[in-house]
Amino acid sequence: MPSIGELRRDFIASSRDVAPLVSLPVVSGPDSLAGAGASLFPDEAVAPLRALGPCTIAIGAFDGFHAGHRALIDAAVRDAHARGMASVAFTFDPDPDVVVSSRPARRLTCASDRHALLAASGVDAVASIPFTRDLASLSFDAFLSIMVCMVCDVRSIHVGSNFRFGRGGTATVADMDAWCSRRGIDVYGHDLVLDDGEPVSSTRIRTSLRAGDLAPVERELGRRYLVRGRVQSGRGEGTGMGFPTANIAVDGSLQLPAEGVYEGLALVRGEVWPAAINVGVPPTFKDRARSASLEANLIGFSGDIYDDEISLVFARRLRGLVKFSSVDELIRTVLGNIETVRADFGEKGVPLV
Ligand SMILES: Cc1cc2nc3c(=O)[nH]c(=O)nc-3n(C[C@H](O)[C@H](O)[C@H](O)COP(=O)(O)O)c2cc1C
Ligand SMILES: Nc1ncnc2c1ncn2[C@@H]1O[C@H](COP(=O)(O)OP(=O)(O)OP(=O)(O)O)[C@@H](O)[C@H]1O
Repeated sequence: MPSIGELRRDFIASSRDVAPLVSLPVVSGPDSLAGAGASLFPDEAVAPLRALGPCTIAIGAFDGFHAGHRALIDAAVRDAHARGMASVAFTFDPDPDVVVSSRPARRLTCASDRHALLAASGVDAVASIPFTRDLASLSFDAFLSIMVCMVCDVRSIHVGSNFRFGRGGTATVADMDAWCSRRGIDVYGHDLVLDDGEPVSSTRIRTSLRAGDLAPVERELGRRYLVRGRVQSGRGEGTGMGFPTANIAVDGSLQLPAEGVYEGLALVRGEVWPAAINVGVPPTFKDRARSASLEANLIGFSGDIYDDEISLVFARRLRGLVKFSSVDELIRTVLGNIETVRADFGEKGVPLV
């Protein structure tokens, strides 16, 4: 098991020393989207991107910013350097899946983490394109003309070979290439990065998380999985049992790992603490409605953190959730789990940086 010092690198931190995020405003109405020409977005909104001059772009939802996404961005940055141009990551907000799907998947990263990861990836700017039903309903050529003509001066485009776009998600990289080559824009549809013989994808990482299988998640993300939330009050019984827990409310759109008990770290108030984490409503207690479905015992920590923001990094799954036949048995088992975490990570907090 790596040390607490090594693991703290897995907390995604925003830094000032990275590429700027340029969020474009929503433009509604398919007609105005399809027909507005180069003036679709107000000048002041696109000015920071236009100021970059000719550029190379990579396009995607980038949920999780996994190894495939990273390889794609690296290729775009290398291409930009070779051309003496700037590179820009084009991403969408909200994630297109949230707009087009009747049952959107849970997200691996909140928007601000996704932006922070892209901004630190080596590109010169991150463009956030508002994704609406109107944008989704555009023909592929109308969609492409927005991407390449109305945001910045695009000279080459990098996507994965599986990239689909335009109304119904039916246009392919070959369609993109045909449209772009007539305009002197190069298109690169990259082979997908594989793990264990299968393409790395946000969908696959979600499936591993739901199975509590952290090893492929860590390999495919290139970091350990992180969830952010806010500390809220619970039933207040943990303290009496010898292990106070921070009950954590998370945005319902985020993917949690499978129910179970995990070893990990918690970041709160700028310090990183060893943590024994429980995912799932405790089956031992009847008043489940009042129980949190995510809670963590921060080892060595004391203090009031109600309402504070907290982030958890998941390092290892220790066991599944158990419906204990006695509270004593529950206490013995949970204290044993806490001891395991203490043995691996100690009982002291360390500053994040
Ligand atoms: C590391 C850890 C493991 C846990 N494992 C279980 C478990 O297997 N079964 C269960 O019913 N509750 C489990 N719990 C939840 C406890 O029952 C819960 O923390 C306690 O009831 C206090 O809840 P409260 O914070 O809502 O007062 C676990 C909690 C922690 C911190
Ligand atoms: N394994 C991969 N290797 C290289 N590029 C990839 C890989 N997976 C996705 N891409 C590309 O990265 C960009 C962003 O991908 P996107 O987030 O849309 O899809 P994804 O990771 O496959 O997620 P999902 O599973 O939700 O489809 C797209 O251009 C996509 O084709």
